[in-house]
Amino acid sequence: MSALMPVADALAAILKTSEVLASEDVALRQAAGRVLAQNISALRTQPPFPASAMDGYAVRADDIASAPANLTLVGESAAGHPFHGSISTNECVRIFTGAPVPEGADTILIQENAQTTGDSVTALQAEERGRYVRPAALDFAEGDELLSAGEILDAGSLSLAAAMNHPALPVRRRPLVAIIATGDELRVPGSKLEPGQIIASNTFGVAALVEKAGGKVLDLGIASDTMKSLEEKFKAAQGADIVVTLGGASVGDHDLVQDALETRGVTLDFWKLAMRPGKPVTFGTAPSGQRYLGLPGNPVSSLVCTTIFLAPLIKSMLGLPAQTHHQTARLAVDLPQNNEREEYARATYELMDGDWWVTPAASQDSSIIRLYHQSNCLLIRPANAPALKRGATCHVVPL
Ligand SMILES: Nc1nc2c(c(=O)[nH]1)N[C@H]1C(S)=C(S)[C@@H](COP(=O)(O)OP(=O)(O)OC[C@H]3O[C@@H](n4cnc5c(N)ncnc54)[C@H](O)[C@@H]3O)O[C@H]1N2
Ligand code: MOO
Repeated sequence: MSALMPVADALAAILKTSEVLASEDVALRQAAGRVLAQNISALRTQPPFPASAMDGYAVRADDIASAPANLTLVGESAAGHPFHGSISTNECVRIFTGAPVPEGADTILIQENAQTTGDSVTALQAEERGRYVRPAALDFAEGDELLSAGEILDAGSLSLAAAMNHPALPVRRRPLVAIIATGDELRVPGSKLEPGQIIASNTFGVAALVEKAGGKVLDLGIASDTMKSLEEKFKAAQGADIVVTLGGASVGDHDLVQDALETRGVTLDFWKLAMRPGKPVTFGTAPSGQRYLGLPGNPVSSLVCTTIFLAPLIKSMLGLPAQTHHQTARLAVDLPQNNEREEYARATYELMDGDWWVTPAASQDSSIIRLYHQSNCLLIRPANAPALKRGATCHVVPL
């Protein structure tokens, strides 16, 4: 029997095929969660003028230094309606938050500290020069490079891009991932099932993980176990960057995926991985560059393999770091020695007395989707790891 391939070697072979995708311009409202493809500079200065931070009066600090002081009201400056002109000694302008501070003024007297009768304003207290004036370019100046290629666009970056006067941004094209469930026994959720049939559930979890990693899903439904059906699905998947098949990855008599792909000129590497769950995985590249990833049909295996292999491939095609995020936790139970398969055990970790403690689920059968749902991490056990006692430190992948 040939040796099982280490998980790291399979991941390296998959990542070798990843090249960063081209960029496309998208409108800001469509850009949340996308990966910025270029550094972005401000097209304007913000604020573009010294602006008032409060409602009150634009004054000269010297004029109110020995308050109370009497000033003459000579006009008004509101946001969008500036005062055209400048103020002289012992003059002031009514001003509102966000409005330009008129020339000659250097300070805002808030209205709580003023008394007004007609055109006469009495300053009730002195103010430090510059009080409540936001200088021009307090936020940023035209030409400042404030967004960096590789950023995932979020609330802060999108508001900033808008303020910098960009209506759209160049972002990495999202890898298109076609998902094909395979198997005569499969029906869509909501079906009335005949004997021997089950629901094709894997597509939904895999699709959610693909989108979370930054990919775009093309759900091609269910292929039956015939060459004709598989070939039709592969044809429909032609525009995808990655084609994922679910099930039929093993060596059973009804596993036709390999034959169907060979007719498309894809040379598939069939791996038996040193991984639990996720022993049978296939991967290959067509002459067109299209990648094929065959994931095991067992529900938990398909989700774990998506997390460990497919999500990193998508991220690296977006120009993002491919590493799966790990963190450490302490074992809440004793564990026996592991065998030659690196294990990704469904587990629960929680913070207790300042430490994260992890407890594996009672069963690790890769068909039990209920226990995957109840877990919040995968506990990693390296191949041939020694037995561990409660309290030992180990690595988990948060889910
Ligand atoms: N003789 C051997 N048999 C098996 C081996 C082996 O090494 N030698 N490996 C086992 C392991 S490990 C796994 S994992 C499975 C994977 O097999 P396949 O990828 O070929 O998957 P299927 O046989 O098509 O399905 C397995 C199981 O999952 C159900 N399934 C399939 N697709 C879906 C779907 N989209 N949604 C929900 N459930 C699905 C299917 O009905 C089966 O029950 O092979 C072992 N056998
Ligand atoms: O590896 Mo299979 O994915 O153990 O059930």
